[in-house]
Amino acid sequence: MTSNSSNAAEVARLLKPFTPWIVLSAITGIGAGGATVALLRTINEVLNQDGGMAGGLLLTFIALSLIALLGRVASDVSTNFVGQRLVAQVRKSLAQKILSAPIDALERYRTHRLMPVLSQDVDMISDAAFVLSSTLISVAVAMGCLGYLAWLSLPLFGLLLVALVIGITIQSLTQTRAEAGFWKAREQEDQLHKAYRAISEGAKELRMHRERRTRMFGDQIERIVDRIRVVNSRAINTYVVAAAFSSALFFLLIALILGWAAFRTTESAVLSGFVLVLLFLKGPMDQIAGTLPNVGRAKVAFQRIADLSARFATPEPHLHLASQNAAPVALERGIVMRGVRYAFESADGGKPFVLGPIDLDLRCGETVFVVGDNGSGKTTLIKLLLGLYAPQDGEILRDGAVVTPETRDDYRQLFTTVFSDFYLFEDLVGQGKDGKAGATASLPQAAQPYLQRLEIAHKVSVKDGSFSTLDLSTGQRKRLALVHAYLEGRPVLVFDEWAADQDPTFRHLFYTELLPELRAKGHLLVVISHDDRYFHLADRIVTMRAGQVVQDKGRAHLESLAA
Ligand SMILES: Nc1ncnc2c1ncn2[C@@H]1O[C@H](COP(=O)(O)OP(=O)(O)OP(=O)(O)O)[C@@H](O)[C@H]1O
Repeated sequence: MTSNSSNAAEVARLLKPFTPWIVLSAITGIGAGGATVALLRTINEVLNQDGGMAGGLLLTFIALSLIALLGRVASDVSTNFVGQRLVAQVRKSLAQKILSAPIDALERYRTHRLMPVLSQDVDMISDAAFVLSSTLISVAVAMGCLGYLAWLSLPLFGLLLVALVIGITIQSLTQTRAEAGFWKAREQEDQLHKAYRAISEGAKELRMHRERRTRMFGDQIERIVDRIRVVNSRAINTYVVAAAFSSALFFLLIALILGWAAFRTTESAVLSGFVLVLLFLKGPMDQIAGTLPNVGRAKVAFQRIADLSARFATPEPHLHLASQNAAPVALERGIVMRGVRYAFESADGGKPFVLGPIDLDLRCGETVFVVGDNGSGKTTLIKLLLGLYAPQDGEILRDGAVVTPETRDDYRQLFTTVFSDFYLFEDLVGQGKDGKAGATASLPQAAQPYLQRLEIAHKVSVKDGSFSTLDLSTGQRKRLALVHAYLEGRPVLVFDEWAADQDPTFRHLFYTELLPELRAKGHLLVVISHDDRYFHLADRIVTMRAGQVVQDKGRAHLESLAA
């Protein structure tokens, strides 16, 4: 959790670019507040003189009404301008942080915690931004009213001050208590999101298992939802009681002021002015009190956003988010891993998995199978090879040049990967002639032969730079991912158990035709596989065990084995 002072610093940093608008909003808001107070003063004057309102007083009244109206509109518009831009900036900055956060940091921050921050917390800030302008005007009006009352009578203002101190103390105690409740509720909401993911992604499994389904609803969703309901209700009720008490305090104060007049001679203009302004003041005060729950929630939301920002505060350097002319992606000789080591952070004090040190020399035009038991470190090795994890020791060399944090993103552009838990994007992004990434017009024609070759042309086509459908079987979706790989035409292709979901015929086609064709085109192929029937087709087999390369068999040896 981040501290209040660092939150304030973060808010100040976010607001800095909008200083002129904030100043405009403050000046016009104060103008509107001042004009409203002057209107009240005029009304009080008219009430305490004979002849009603006419001539100059009427003109003054109309002028003040116009100032109050225009000031309010200008202040509202500029505060909304700032509020909405602020929310947009928070949204963009969070997306940028996630896009440029190191992959291992993202893997540690679980999705069920990430999504509520991106949606719910940002929405909460947006809601608060909506009511911000009217609240600020209410504050300006209230301050003006208080100034006018102090000018009318200092002793009566003293009485009002005592009531105000009592009211503010009650409200701030309420605020602290309610905020603690909102924190608890927000923590529960992360758990709720996790449960929602489980019931959507595990829908089939839950349908098949009555006891698990009942437990999922009763022990998880129902329990969490009820806890959130109770905590939120308690927090809101605290506000309701505080608001009712403050409202009663107003009338008590009016009674005290009228009572004061019974003992001390008080001018009737002062007395009516006080009562008139106090009754008017109740509106803005109620409005301010009404936004306090929003403020409390927005504070919690902001702290969650600041916490997420802090976790991803160290982006990968030189990670380009703007489209640019990329250098041609080429690999002349190959990639070398030299003494590469990577250890996961230990969870719950357990022994963490350590990969390496690994020495591996991968050459262009080679087909390398990476094999080994489950959990032996094959995927972790691939993530290091791809530059997704930075080696904690050792180095990776591209054509003899060490891959540094500055060159790592360029290095990654050498690869096309189909992970075992791959994400299939609908749109196709090709390389334009200038090397610039973008949806190119020639993609539908380019994709067609591959779709036919992979026997999915009857299901999918390319329209407007996107696949027409992703409603396919798991094996077909993986074939579609392979179309991406073909179209990208990058020098190194990495497949993490690609063939696992394919039927035997297609699996055979993949190992005996598709891979050799890609190899013949000069691609370096790195294939994680458990299909030992096809191991003889590799140039090399790298065997992993407990995070170490325990064997690196070359093609000559494999051919002698096959013979
Ligand atoms: N994000 C992570 N945090 C902590 N430990 C991890 C993480 N990812 C993987 N591991 C651990 O690293 C070890 C190696 O995992 P890896 O996925 O590399 O194995 P694998 O050889 O690809 O296995 P499989 O054949 O089952 O896909 C496992 O013991 C796993 O628990």
